[in-house]
Amino acid sequence: MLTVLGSQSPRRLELLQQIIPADELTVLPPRSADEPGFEGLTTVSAIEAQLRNVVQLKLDDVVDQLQQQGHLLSECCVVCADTIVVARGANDLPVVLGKPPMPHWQATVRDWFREYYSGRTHEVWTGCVIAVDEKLQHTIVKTNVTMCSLEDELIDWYVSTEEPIGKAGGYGLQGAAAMLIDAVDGSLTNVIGLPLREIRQTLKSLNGSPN
Ligand SMILES: Cc1cn([C@H]2C[C@H](O)[C@@H](COP(=O)(O)OP(=O)(O)OP(=O)(O)O)O2)c(=O)[nH]c1=O
Repeated sequence: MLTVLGSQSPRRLELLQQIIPADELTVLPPRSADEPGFEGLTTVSAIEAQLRNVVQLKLDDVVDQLQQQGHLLSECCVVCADTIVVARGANDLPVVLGKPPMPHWQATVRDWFREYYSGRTHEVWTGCVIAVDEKLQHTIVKTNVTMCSLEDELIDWYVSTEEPIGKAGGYGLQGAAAMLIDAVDGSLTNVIGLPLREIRQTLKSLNGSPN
């Protein structure tokens, strides 16, 4: 069965290649970059529902493209995902941090590091959907990430690497940000964009492979 990764993220492709052979894997990103936002959502359940919604919209877009290209959905397994950082703000309410806003991303990322990351623990959530034929399974995997205390000078240096651009929460655990992290509790691949162990389990349970 052909697995279709519905994502433009190079990190997700690298991760999925760990469990799916190259000749059984193809990439078809969603056409629309417009996603519903998380502004004003202050409860865990509302954020979970919106994340599921975002992932479902990506899936609908990719399935529509496959149908337009004349593919039989019964011969494809489609994987879509979305990653967000959920930090704790004032009154301990959850705050969603997505990709830093362009073009003036530097000030936002500096604020996030000072306010939400330095010496604190936040969560990284990846919502995933896997569709095999008529069957569909949504999951949200959560990982706790604790950063060490960060001086302004270290934050400025990290911003100067430009690594935050295009990454949820404005950092890349797989890159230079690794040196800012004290502890990761949960799935590492989930933070980078795809929880591989859970993806493999779901593929197996839906008979979409692998193995
Ligand atoms: C927290 C964190 C995020 N990220 C990345 C993973 C995702 O590519 C990105 C989150 O953005 P997403 O909006 O989830 O995904 P995307 O726009 O890159 O791709 P698509 O919508 O087409 O699937 O942040 C890291 O690479 N490392 C990290 O440590």
